[in-house]
Amino acid sequence: MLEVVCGVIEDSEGRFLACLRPAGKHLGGLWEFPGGKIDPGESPDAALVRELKEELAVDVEVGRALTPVVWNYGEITIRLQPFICRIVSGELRALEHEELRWCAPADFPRLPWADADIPILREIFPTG
Ligand SMILES: Nc1nc2c([nH]c(=O)n2[C@H]2C[C@H](O)[C@@H](COP(=O)(O)OP(=O)(O)OP(=O)(O)O)O2)c(=O)[nH]1
Repeated sequence: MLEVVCGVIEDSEGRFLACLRPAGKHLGGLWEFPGGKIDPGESPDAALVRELKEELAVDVEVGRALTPVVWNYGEITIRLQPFICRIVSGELRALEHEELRWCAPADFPRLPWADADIPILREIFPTG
């Protein structure tokens, strides 16, 4: 089982950050919450802070944990641990994604998401 952490980042206008995985990577061309694999011995919070700095060039404060999702993609099974978080410093840059997009809740279902993220979307936007 691959342990993965991701950040649900909200801005001051109530929009959330969606990130497009680049073509060529696993699940390329699908949208995700930014994050990545937890290193051995690393806490989920520390992994999230590290990954968001590497991928987006920002420092975040990690907040509330959402419900973890276990998803079997056939070739791999992941356990995805989502956390609400907030940018505390830095200017957003797409260092590893094809595109970054701030979305209103209504825009989320229109994007093609990685399958493991669908339960997370349902949890944060229950009516969507
Ligand atoms: N980061 C992230 N990965 C996700 C999400 N949903 C989902 O199915 N995944 C999958 C895609 C990958 O198979 C795995 C995480 O891999 P990753 O490529 O983001 O991890 P990483 O940055 O540490 O990887 P790498 O490029 O260093 O190899 O989890 C999500 O919302 N965020």
